[in-house]
Amino acid sequence: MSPEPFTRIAVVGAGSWGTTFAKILADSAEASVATAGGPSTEVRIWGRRAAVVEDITARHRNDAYLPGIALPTTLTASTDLPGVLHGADLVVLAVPAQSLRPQLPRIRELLAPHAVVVSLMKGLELHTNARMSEVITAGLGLPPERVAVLSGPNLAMEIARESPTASVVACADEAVAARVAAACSPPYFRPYTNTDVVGVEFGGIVKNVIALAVGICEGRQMGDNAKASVITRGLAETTRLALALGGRVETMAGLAGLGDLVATCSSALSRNHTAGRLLATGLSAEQVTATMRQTAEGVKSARPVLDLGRSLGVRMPITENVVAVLDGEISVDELAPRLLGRDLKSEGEQ
Ligand SMILES: NC(=O)c1ccc[n+]([C@@H]2O[C@H](COP(=O)([O-])OP(=O)(O)OC[C@H]3O[C@@H](n4cnc5c(N)ncnc54)[C@H](O)[C@@H]3O)[C@@H](O)[C@H]2O)c1
Ligand SMILES: O=P(O)(O)OC[C@H](O)CO
Repeated sequence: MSPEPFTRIAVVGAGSWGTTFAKILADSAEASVATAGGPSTEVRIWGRRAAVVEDITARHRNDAYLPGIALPTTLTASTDLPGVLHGADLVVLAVPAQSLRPQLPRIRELLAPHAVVVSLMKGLELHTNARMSEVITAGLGLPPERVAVLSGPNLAMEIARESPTASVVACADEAVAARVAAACSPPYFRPYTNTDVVGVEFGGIVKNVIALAVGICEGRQMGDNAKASVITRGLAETTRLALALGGRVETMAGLAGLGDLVATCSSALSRNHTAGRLLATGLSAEQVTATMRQTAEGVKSARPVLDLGRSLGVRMPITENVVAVLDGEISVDELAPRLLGRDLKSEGEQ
């Protein structure tokens, strides 16, 4: 039996991923009505900026974030949060990770009683070291079975162009993950399900930090061997952290682990990779953030990732040295000598 479809979906965040994911949901709804009939699903976006929501609703575009992309004509957007959340049985959150917590009390007041909430965010909260699903369950007072996360090799612009892509929906309740996956499966996007929420979230969080290091390698022209070495050893430290927190090794070898790491570290579309290349020019972390118009989560998540690893006794040398660059303690040219100059050890050593 197919999962019960959602009837009203609210996407909070009109940036590049929120808008692209709203397109996925609207295209998926249209495809399922065309093949199976039944009631159509309404997809609405909440955005902060009047010009962006007007562009989405009136012109079916979001040229501020997705230039040149035609959005589904059924998609609407508004700055009115109560209107967007009213009656929504699926609420998707796609704002920068560090801005999420203060927005939750208002969302909690407006949330429909049985709504499922999905996080698209790939960041770890500063000071609390909390994953986004933890911030959501606490802030909205929901059990983990009502909160899912979606993560994978998902560069928004490629998906907005309908390039074929796979992803993972994780939830403690596999039936909820399957219900969410069914809602986001247009012909160009294939979500798998998983119950390893910890592994799926940490894959998405730490790959952003590793992409900063790879961007630095690229910017300083260290060569392809250097980038492959950082990606591979980056996966090793991501896996150590995820396992220490209860994640599963198969998840780290899957789309939300290896898959996302490869996509982010190899693509010029990645904002974290771009931020690394900007750091390589000698800009400070603050200057990089000021230069970029979109969110590069790794810049703020690197410190909490390192703190969390240290609190668990997990060694994360790439993260540690990226934090040292971001904090201005070392120059980008000290990154490689510091990583290569450590004591030799067995590759499989934890
Ligand atoms: N863009 C991608 O390819 C992609 C893919 C997968 C996951 N993600 C993740 O999705 C999340 C959102 O990323 P994005 O790419 O949509 O970011 P973005 O920078 O493109 O857009 C962020 C959106 O949040 C809004 N926003 C910013 N600060 C806010 C605040 N304080 N309060 C409320 N709204 C605020 C912005 O106006 C914008 O609409 C991030 O965690 C990112 O890692 C992004
Ligand atoms: O542009 P980035 O670096 O935030 O990466 C986007 C997605 O997370 C890639 O899966």
